[in-house]
Amino acid sequence: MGDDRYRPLFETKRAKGTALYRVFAGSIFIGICLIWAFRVKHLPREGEDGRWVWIGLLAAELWFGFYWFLTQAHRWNQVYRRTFKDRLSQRYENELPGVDIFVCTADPVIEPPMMVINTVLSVMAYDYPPEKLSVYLSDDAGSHLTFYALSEASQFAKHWIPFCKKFNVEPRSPAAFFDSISNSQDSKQAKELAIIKKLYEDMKDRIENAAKIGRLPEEVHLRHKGFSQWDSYSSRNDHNTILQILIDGKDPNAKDMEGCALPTLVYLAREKRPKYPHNFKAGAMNALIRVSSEISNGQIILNVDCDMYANNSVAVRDALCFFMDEKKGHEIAYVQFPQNFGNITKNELYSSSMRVISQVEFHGLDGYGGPLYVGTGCFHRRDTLCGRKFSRETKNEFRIATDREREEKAHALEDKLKVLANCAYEENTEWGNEMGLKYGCPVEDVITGLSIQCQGWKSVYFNPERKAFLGVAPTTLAQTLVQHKRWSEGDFQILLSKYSPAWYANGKISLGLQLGYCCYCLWASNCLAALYYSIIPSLYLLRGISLFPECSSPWFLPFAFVAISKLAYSLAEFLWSGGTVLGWWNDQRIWLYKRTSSYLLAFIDTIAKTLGLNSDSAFVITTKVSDQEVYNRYGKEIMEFGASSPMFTALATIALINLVCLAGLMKNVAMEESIARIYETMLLQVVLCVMLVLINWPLYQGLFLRKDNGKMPNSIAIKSIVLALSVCTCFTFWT
Ligand SMILES: O=c1ccn([C@@H]2O[C@H](COP(=O)(O)OP(=O)(O)O[C@H]3O[C@H](CO)[C@@H](O)[C@H](O)[C@H]3O)[C@@H](O)[C@H]2O)c(=O)[nH]1
Ligand SMILES: [Mn+2]
Repeated sequence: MGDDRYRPLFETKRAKGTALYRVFAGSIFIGICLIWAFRVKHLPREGEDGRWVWIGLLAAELWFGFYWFLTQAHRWNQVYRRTFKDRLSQRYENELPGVDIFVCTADPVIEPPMMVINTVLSVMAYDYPPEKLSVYLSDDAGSHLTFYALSEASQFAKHWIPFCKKFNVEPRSPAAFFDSISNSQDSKQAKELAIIKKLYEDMKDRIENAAKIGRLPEEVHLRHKGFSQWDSYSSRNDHNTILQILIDGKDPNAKDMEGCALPTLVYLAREKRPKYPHNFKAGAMNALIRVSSEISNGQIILNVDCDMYANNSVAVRDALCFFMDEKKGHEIAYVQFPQNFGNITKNELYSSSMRVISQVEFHGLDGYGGPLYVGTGCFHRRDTLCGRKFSRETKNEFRIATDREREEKAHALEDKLKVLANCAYEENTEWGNEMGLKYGCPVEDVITGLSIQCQGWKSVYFNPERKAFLGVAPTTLAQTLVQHKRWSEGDFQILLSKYSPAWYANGKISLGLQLGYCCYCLWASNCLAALYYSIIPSLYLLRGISLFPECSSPWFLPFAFVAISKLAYSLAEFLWSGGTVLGWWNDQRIWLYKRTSSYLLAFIDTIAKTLGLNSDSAFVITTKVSDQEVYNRYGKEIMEFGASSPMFTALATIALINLVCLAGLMKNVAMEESIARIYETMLLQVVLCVMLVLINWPLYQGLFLRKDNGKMPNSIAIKSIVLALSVCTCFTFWT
């Protein structure tokens, strides 16, 4: 084989049509400059009416233009990747490295144990030598129910894994698989399918029953000594480390029903004490890194959230094609797969598929050195995650994961390793700082990925045809907004932190990637311009004052051109990414809602925190279940407002201001003004206001027309009506 020509394990291709896109972007840029020129040229002189509002518009337009420029980093230079798994098998099948898979869960109520074990089973069944695969579940709730479910899963795995391999099952999450085949049954496997399905249903009944009565069956304590570790447990925030190796892959007796080896399976609930900060998911991951280093020490680590089941059984091999490539593999620190979701409705009411991010933007980042680490569906080199710097000299060596490296029996090991997951272990160490995932940021993933890239490493974005992971997206508006608040707040904190992509990263990563990071880190600061633009021009309609060029003026053209071509392009991009027209319209609405609520609060909180007025931000975990009624509305794509949130007050107030302004304008038209004059002088302003009213249609329904429990709570309705009316009245009469 030595004289073979080098055949890479992966290939990278530039996107087609880049040149065309660049011309198009150039024309928009000219349009933006003309808009700026219009504002500057027509700025009212000092003492003249409307000077301040004009300056505000100029500032907003400068911001929009600047931000648009940043978004070009995601589109300028896109690349696509392809792997050659057959070559990987030919060359390395017997030398594959160990892979440790970390699954994180934190609450048995909003992350039900059945969902968690489906994720665990899906990764245990990867198409990969089981003796080289180890799966670790971190349970931040320290729930004996989750442990019980996992112990059940360890038994079920003995049937499930051989079944998957025999019939080449996809996906390998039992729940998702059984759902997918309900209509099309293959007779050949029908009998075995019935058996395995029965086993699964029985297991599910046992687990759900235990969850319902809040108690485990008596006999489990006899079956597994692990349960005794809960004897000293007082609460989820106050307990010893609980560590249990449920399947020890090195034990010759750990075999599935066909007599094949099983992957190692470990349960870990790190110690929790009220006086120690636990650092949320980052803390959990670091405990896993340490504990796993003594059990399996896989060179590659895959991290998934507990709702993100593996949907593509060859994803591990895909990732290895990047790491093991002889020429380029040595510089790759992590391979990020897109975050996809299994519960997206056709027109994605909450825009939660994030399809433009995964189909467009991350390919753009990949062209400049690699995507962000987004916390799930990501393969890392263990040593990079622990802080190793990149060096050209280090050889890209993969230890063959041989068994029998470790002499000790699992049970002796457990007691010894618990200390690694104790609170005090990290005191006076670099964990959370130079080592492992970083602490103190609500998006531990992004900041960790950035610091890895700043150490000279590249990352890779791989987006295969068959989605590699499918998770659970938020199913209510409130959850969506809260999640985006956490993200935008975390990203904004990164910008202001010592790891800022704007300065720290300077010279360490490419300029394109710096801009790409800034684009996300500035999400929160978008709120100001968006608020201004969605309120002020409409209010000026009430006074009959025009803030945009007249129809007949040549300055009208750049405004119309930029607005129309940006909207048309975003529609095209959305459709091209697999969305629908209505989905795009919904996406525009969420664009506005995020900016005027999540980002606004994130912006305020971050500034307050920087000034020392606010303490650290918590990690609000996204709920993965909802009650039937809410779920039905989600299925029908009816927006859910049935929660009391200050964010809703902000949204409703803005929506109502625009409604009042439009009504006021119509009144004026009816009473005195000629339509022709309004058309001539205020067309752009009217169009903006009408668009805002149209996009807010579901909100008005929630305020005034709906009767179900998902409508806007009365208290919020009253508050926002009073607010909106006072704003409009004050504005009309105050001079
Ligand atoms: O104290 C905690 C809090 C959360 N988690 C786990 O972290 C994961 C992500 O939490 P989720 O509530 O689902 O947040 P998302 O917004 O969906 O998560 C995205 O954003 C997070 C950063 O904000 C990343 O950590 C995630 O990987 C990424 O998927 C889940 O598995 C949780 O169980 C913990 O283990 N411990
Ligand atoms: Mn999630």
